[in-house]
Amino acid sequence: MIEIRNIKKSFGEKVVIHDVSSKMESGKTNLIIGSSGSGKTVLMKIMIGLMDVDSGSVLYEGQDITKMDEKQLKELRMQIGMLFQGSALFDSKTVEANVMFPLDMFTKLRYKEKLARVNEVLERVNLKDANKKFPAEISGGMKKRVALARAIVQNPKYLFCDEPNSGLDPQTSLVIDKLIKEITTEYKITTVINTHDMNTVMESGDHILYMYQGHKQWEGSNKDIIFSKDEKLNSFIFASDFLAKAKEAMQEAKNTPANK
Ligand SMILES: Nc1ncnc2c1ncn2[C@@H]1O[C@H](COP(=O)(O)OP(=O)(O)OP(=O)(O)O)[C@@H](O)[C@H]1O
Repeated sequence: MIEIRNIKKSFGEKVVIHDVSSKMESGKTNLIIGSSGSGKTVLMKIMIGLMDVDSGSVLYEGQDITKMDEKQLKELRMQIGMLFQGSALFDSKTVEANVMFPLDMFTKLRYKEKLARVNEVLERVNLKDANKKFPAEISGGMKKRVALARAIVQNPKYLFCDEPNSGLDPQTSLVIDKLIKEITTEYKITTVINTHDMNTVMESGDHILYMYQGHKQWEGSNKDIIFSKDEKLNSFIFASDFLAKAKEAMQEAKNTPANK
């Protein structure tokens, strides 16, 4: 579990995170949502230890990352997988070499052991026959799956995903969402996803933290969203008239005597 407690962060005079606290449990997909500039990326960078806080703490199983020295941070980072926007694969390396990269960098495993682990994770993301392909030869959805395989190749306890669906069509996005959710449950990973994607919110939001202008505005699950009365959340999620009406219809259906 990762717990953030009373996080505050400013840039100069501007406060961008106001006293935010939350708990992100293992085996759950924890989403950070909010409009552009609401503080999602800053919060995620603080959680990974890439940005300092002004005050507050970030506890990984009770251990405060804001108080860790370089050695402790390095050890913790070995347990963190990251999936970046745009996949961030090395164009000059094959799929296999991309996925093996963290093992080359951070372990002393023999080549045979590394290859076995690479094949295991490639199979897990349904990419069995892509080892020798280069990123330019595969689709955007496949690149995301390679990046996901690379993010989990070291068996991380924590997985951070920054806009995992950016640039993907809705159907491919759902495949990626489903895969991340399955892997999270299967390996009991604490997964934190920064997203704008409403499909992800509805499909994968075990726990959702909605940020509004640097404040924690709302917190709950995807199921709670349908019945939330928070106006800011509603106008963010159900931004179009169509979705707002769909929400009203769902609430009415729930309230009819037959469904109560
Ligand atoms: N290094 C920085 N220096 C100064 N201001 C910053 C810095 N990084 C972020 N900010 C400010 O902090 C606020 C929150 O930014 P953040 O990037 O967290 O937003 P976001 O919710 O991730 O937005 P988006 O969805 O567009 O990525 C913004 O007002 C941004 O301008």
